[in-house]
Amino acid sequence: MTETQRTWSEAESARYRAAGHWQGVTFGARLRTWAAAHGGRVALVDGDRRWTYAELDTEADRVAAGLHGLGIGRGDRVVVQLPNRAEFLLVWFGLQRLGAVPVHAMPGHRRREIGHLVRVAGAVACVVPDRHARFDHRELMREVRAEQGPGGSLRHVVVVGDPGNDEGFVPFAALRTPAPSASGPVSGDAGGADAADVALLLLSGGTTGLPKLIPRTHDDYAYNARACVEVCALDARTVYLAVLPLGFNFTFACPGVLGTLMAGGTVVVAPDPSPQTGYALVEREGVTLTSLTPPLVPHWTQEAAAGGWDLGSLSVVQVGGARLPEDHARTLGPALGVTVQQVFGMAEGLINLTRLDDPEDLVCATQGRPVSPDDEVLVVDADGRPVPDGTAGELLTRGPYTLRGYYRAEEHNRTAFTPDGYYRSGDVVRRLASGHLVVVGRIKDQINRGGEKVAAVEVEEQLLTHPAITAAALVGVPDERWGERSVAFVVCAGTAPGAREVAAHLKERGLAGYKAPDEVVQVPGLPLTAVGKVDKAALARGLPRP
Ligand SMILES: O=C(O)c1cccc(O)c1O
Repeated sequence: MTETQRTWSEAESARYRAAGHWQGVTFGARLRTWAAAHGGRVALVDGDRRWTYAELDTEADRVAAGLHGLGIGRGDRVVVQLPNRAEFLLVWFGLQRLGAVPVHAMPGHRRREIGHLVRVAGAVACVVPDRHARFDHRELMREVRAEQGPGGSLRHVVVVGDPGNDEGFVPFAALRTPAPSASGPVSGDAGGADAADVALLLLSGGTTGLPKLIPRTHDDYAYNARACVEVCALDARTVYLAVLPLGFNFTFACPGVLGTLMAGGTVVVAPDPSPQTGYALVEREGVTLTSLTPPLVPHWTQEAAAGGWDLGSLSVVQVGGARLPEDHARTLGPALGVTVQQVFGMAEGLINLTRLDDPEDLVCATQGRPVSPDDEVLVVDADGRPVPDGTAGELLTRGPYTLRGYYRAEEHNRTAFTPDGYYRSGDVVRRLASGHLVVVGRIKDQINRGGEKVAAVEVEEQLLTHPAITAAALVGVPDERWGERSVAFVVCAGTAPGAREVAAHLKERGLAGYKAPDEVVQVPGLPLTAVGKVDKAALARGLPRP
């Protein structure tokens, strides 16, 4: 199969270099520079284990030497499915040192997703934990390996922890050769990779089907992180707590892990997303910044309000991944004594942040504005024509860190981009005169009820104003009469209100009658996807079939 990766034109590349956005430095070389600049500072904390920048650099060399011994080198794709432990970063930088390309799988992915990633990426190896969250990843890898067969690309499975008695699995501990020679087998700091090469493959957060692979170059991804570092004013005093999965772009580079390391700060990994675990780490490590998804916000707010924690070091909490209800935004800051920052981004590129000095109304009611002056944003109607500010339309974007084509997806690429290179995000937004965006919904997260379009988020926000409802998700399900009917899945402390009562409540709130859910189903909790978004597909699947 010969296929060329769609990318930026020569002229655009020259422009982004001239602007200083693209600096021509690989991640392997960056780690070397960081170690030289602040070698003795703590880069990474996982439980009782800590690595200085110098130690992280040495560790990357060791892991690289071990991976090189397996035959892994420049350009090879390696699926990394690791939980929030230091090994994620040791493996990541080991791969960067070889010019190899990590594929960011999520801890919750199973046979269907991992098999798909290995096939599409043509991955030569997978790196997995032994067990995580009561699941045996070695078992998963046996299934994936069997399914790929001898003709597949997969040659190695590296297991962090106990590889079990499968002779084919390589224990991570054995990869770490004790003392790689300085002149080692690996050429340069990045295995000969160029900064314009693909450095990693992220996954699309698409709401349907299997994830697409998003190629991110060293140049563009470093700029993604650096632009966020500037907006968030990170420096060497920054202590970032990684609560959400490390493989998630938000956690990794917005500014997250990479931004913190660029600034000379410290990354602390949280083994689980509970506020108890998080607050204990805030106290112990003096965490200054963290990021959450909206479903975590009420828990973190309640736990802080309950008192007993010293959160004095914490200064900014970012919330992104899905739309944050406005009243949750308003209560979070005071409860924790922090500045709230809304984050609306995409693994495909464009990142929007509210600014730390934005007035409260912008912070609470918008999802921020682009981080780069060279991010180009269009808001268009169904015919692709720009709409005036304040009017909802689809967000199209291109710029110095937004992809021009998914990896090995030529068919999809023909429709996912405009002829002049804008990525069609599928997100429906309103842009304010200030440039801030308000997310109204997803084109696909719309329920088309007999021609009347219902934006799920809009109804969900209103459902939350009902005193009995603490969480809600509106899902479209196939219906003979309407094409689609809407089902509200609600979480309530007591008994859920019926559909009639909900309709009356929404009417009272001023919503059009057709937006009232056709059905209300009480659930104990909303299921989440690997990155912490409400899993609407799972909810819809859970309904009894007609
Ligand atoms: O979904 C998001 O809002 C988001 C935010 C930051 C980074 C991402 O990749 C995202 O998908």
